[in-house]
Amino acid sequence: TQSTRPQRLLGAVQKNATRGHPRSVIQAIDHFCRNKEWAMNVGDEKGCILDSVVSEVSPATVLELGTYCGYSTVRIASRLPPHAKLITLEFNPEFAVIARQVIAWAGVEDKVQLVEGASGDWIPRMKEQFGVKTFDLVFLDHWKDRYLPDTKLMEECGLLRKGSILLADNVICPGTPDYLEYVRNSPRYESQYFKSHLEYTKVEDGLEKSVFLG
Ligand SMILES: O=C(NCCCCCn1ccnc1)c1cc(-c2ccc(F)cc2)cc(O)c1O
Ligand SMILES: [Mg+2]
Repeated sequence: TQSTRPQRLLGAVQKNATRGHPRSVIQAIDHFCRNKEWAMNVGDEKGCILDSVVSEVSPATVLELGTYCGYSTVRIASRLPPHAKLITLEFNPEFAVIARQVIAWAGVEDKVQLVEGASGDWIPRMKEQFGVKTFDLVFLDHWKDRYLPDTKLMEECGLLRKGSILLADNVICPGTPDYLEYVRNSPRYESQYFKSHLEYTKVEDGLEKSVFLG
């Protein structure tokens, strides 16, 4: 039977990356996606912007919406301070199966909790289920039409505090117009656009970094 792209991406990691070395896992995925098959990881160019935000925030609690194969999960987890926790939500069980193995291969599983299901269902349960008070950093990379409703839901659930950082992928391509309009015009956010390119291409894309002002 035919393998799926996530399965082939995992194969490239297991073949070319060294267990326990997150950087080699990232390099193996980027090489696979540049030379074999494009895949919707945040990629190496936007990934460097993600890295700098993670290092700057040095978050104790991170929420990632949209795990896919775990590429950005590994990038973030490998830069977290000790005892910091990353909760990553994935709706697609097939992606989750692959991501768990990529995360394990990188050796960052102790910092990561992968939760399967819909963000709209899980966000209201974060406090009771995972003992989370607020998130220091949220990386939005799931369905583009869920960025805005899930941001409003996080506000309503008291999961954001003064200074919480939202970092959103794909605000140009595929695009998240309603989310961009909201964070750029709401008095409750201070937003900044980081111009870049769609992973592994020359197409414009970028990350939007928004600070919740409380
Ligand atoms: O759709 C994307 N991501 C969500 C995947 C499903 C999330 C499921 N989920 C997880 C939790 N809750 C729901 C995405 C797409 C593209 C893209 C760009 C150009 C193109 F021609 C084709 C595709 C680039 C990305 O960087 C992306 O992130
Ligand atoms: Mg993305």
